[in-house]
Amino acid sequence: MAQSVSTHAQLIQASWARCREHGLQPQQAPDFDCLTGAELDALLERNQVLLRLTHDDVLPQYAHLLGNASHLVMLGDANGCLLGAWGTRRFVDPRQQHAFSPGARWREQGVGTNALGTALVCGEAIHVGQDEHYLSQNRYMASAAAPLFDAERRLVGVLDVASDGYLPAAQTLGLVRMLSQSLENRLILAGPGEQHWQLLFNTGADNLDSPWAGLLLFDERGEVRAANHRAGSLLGADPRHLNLAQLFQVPLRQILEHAEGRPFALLAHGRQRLHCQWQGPRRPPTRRAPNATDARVSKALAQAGVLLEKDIPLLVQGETGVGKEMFVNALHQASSRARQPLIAVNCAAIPAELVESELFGYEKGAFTGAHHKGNPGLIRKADGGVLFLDEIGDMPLATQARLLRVLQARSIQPLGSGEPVALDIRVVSASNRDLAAEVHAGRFRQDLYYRIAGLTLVLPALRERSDRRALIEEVHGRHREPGQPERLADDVLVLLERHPWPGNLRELVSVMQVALALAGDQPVGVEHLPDSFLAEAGCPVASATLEHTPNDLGKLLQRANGNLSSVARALGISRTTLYKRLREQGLVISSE
Ligand SMILES: Nc1ncnc2c1ncn2[C@@H]1O[C@H](COP(=O)(O)OP(=O)(O)OP(=O)(O)O)[C@@H](O)[C@H]1O
Repeated sequence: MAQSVSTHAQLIQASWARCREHGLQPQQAPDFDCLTGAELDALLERNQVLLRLTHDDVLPQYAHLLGNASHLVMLGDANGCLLGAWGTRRFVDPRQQHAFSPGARWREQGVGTNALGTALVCGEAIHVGQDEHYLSQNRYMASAAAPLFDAERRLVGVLDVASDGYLPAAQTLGLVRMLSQSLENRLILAGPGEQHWQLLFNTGADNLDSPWAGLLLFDERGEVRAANHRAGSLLGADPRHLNLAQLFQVPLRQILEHAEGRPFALLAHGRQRLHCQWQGPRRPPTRRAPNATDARVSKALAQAGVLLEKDIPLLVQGETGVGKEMFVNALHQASSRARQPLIAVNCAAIPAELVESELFGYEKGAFTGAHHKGNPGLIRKADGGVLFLDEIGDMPLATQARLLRVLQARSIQPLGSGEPVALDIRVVSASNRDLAAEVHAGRFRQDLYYRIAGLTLVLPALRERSDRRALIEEVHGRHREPGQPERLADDVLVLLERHPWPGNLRELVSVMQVALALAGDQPVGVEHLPDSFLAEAGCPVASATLEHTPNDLGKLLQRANGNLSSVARALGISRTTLYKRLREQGLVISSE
């Protein structure tokens, strides 16, 4: 797939000519014209989707190809501004370390001929070898880059693979083309792809899962709403706005009669045989804000989002299991720091003797037993991102004093070090205790309380939420297996809706998991709800689960990896009772 020699040479020559027009001299240092912090924050926010798809979906898929080599994968926006870089910087010239950090601009005007900037100008993939760089200071590296287009065929960015030049040009170019095609497919699917049917097609049935397969998204009438480049090349023309019936000369119904996800053959324009496979619309992603259809929750999320950006500390309060942690995750995901770390510290779970070193870190050799490399500590790991202090009401008083100093000074001094380290963190805390009352009782420092509670948000209990029904349906949808019925029976919904849910969403999740496991491929019925739930609900169907068949109990046990205690807990019965039932039903348990 390497470019033909003449075309490649022409592209490089044209780029050098542009460099001369820009007034660049080969001996001058490149100017990466880095963005300011605020400009970079805004840029990363605008390009969140591109970054997420690259990092979460595309790179892991090719980890086996990218793994051992000494190179960097770089993602730039449509103006050549670096959004992210992944891999090793070992080959990078020490004078250019800053050029591989987000915010550096790789435009030809400042950097001369370079794969990232030049691919954007040419609008096509290109490899730039070491000596093909216009500025001599860049001649230690070799890179290939490919521009990225979205579903509307608009230029949205550029992907680049840079190394010290030991990789053959054709290989780097092939790799970057594959990564960019894969990213373009993801961009198409992340846009209208959620609601539309997909048709994948290729010349062979065994390469339908390759990024080089043609991809079409079509609506319920068969009209093509989006397509990747490859679809156009395979079909010989841009298929967008055409109808599948026109393209393949068969009615849509006939295409959909083939089993979903299974290859079948079609003739494009009645001539060319293609192997195809269709897929129905995908379910909306579960990574979304905790159901904000309850007015109080959506207001809390909106307010928290605004204040987090303004560096005002937030305290999230609410009964156990109301979803405080999920709320903070959603807040972080929606913030301008989504690409930076969210470091969650469970203040109740760190042993008292370790809390200081775990939180504040230490320099090497700070104390006997200290790890020889030292430890930056959780607070420093949150630098640039969000520090989430969960269960802060359980933090020992001595640690509270030290945390207060860190939050006041916005810097941290690791154990055994004289040097304070500046911090750029947003702080969100959570507790299911009433912290104001804890202050009153002398168990929580008042000064720290004021420092962490710029705004206190109280999440409502599940029984108080107006969107209870939707939440129940969502939890059912999230935990059911693909083959299990999609709808919950009305009598089950009524029971679940009127339950007081003292354990809130956590209790709902656990009840649903048990019910789904017991129901198998049947719709969830009242008889599948755990005894403890039915007893609390004052349900006349007393102890329905007493009649669990060996099959039911067997399935539950299997799901719990044979752990009797967890099955007993889920069913709301003692371990001894469960053991008795298992023996009665002939289920022999050798060990847990
Ligand atoms: N909107 C939601 N939809 C579905 N499940 C949810 C939602 N919010 C929370 N959950 C589930 O409820 C459970 C409890 O959530 P979470 O841990 O966020 O609660 P919490 O308030 O932080 O609890 P605690 O006070 O005990 O720390 C988790 O299993 C989580 O996956």
